[in-house]
Amino acid sequence: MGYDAILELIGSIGGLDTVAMAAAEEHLGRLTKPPGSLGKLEGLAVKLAGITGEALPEFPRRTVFVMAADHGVCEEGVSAFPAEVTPQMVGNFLAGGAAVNVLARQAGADVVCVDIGVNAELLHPALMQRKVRYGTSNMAKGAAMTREEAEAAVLIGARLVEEAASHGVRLFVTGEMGIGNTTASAAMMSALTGISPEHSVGRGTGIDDERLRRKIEVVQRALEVNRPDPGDPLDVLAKVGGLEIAGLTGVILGAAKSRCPVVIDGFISSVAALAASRLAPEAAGYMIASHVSAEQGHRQLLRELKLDPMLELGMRLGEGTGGVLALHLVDAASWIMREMATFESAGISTGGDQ
Ligand SMILES: O=C(O)c1ccc[n+]([C@@H]2O[C@H](COP(=O)([O-])O)[C@@H](O)[C@H]2O)c1
Ligand SMILES: Cc1cc2nc[nH]c2cc1C
Repeated sequence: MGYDAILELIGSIGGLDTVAMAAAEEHLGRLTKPPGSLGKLEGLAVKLAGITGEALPEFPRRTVFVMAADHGVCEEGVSAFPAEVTPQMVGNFLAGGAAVNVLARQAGADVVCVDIGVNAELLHPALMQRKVRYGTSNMAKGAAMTREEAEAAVLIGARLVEEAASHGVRLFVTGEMGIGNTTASAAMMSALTGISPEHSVGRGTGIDDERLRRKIEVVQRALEVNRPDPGDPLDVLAKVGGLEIAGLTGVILGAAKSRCPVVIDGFISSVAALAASRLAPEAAGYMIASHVSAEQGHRQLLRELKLDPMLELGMRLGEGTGGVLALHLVDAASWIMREMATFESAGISTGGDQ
């Protein structure tokens, strides 16, 4: 059953490889630079070693999974855009014209678009058809989906990553598309952390003050109506989450199981990361925070995850755009480790206290 498979998935996630991390630290100490002078790139290099078990890993193949789904809560007027934009944007991803396609091409990443719960019949040879249902129900009136549906979505995400990893993809990025999903994400953040909706709810695609007030009320109502159990991430995903959020929780768990780094995009992806880390605390070690988005709540969410974002560009698009941009920095860390000269190889004197 779904839950047994999720327990197995969680149980298969191990800790970081401390031997590889020590080897990476030692290698960094030999490179032609003052100790620590490459700042966060050095921490990233050590983390990549711990994740992969290799002191000098490289990532020739990388994939961004763009999970798309719809949200019944849109009928409450919580987004600046109509729900039909979700399937329309799926068409744009498949045609290669969305921002994530452009930035992924630049970073050498494949974009895999997954219909995990879009409220439309979608047919395209390149679309991964994994629809669990045609969008969620309105969480302001009852559960967004059943626990079984949430479990199914988590397992779909995990299986997609495991399959890709078995074909040589060793670096993953989370991406999503779903009009209304910042409402579901804020509700999940409040449910999992106890942070009030005033602080978890933001403007999403760009709502005005009046809609923002309504959105906060909708999240409060969803939490009152559903009473999700903060100690049970699958209950939170099912009652106030979304199919793409559950799918990304699975992507993250699948990457951790496969000992691959997973670059976390914006607010929605970070909520999926929080659910993943609550299900499997060791999964947190496999996450790389790409950027802090402009969505209210994201910074606090990253703090909760104990993740230090690499970029702050005022972006709030989602799709995986911040994630694929950060691939350039993952590459920077990996190239530094593999290509820089050492003091010994370059014949350069080390510092006085060495
Ligand atoms: O990634 C983010 O931080 C982010 C912040 C705001 C909006 N989004 C994107 O905008 C959509 C959700 O916004 P909304 O207003 O419909 O809830 C969804 O498709 C997300 O990909 C994404
Ligand atoms: C156009 C558009 C593109 C998006 N990409 C992710 N969320 C989105 C929301 C809108 C409205």
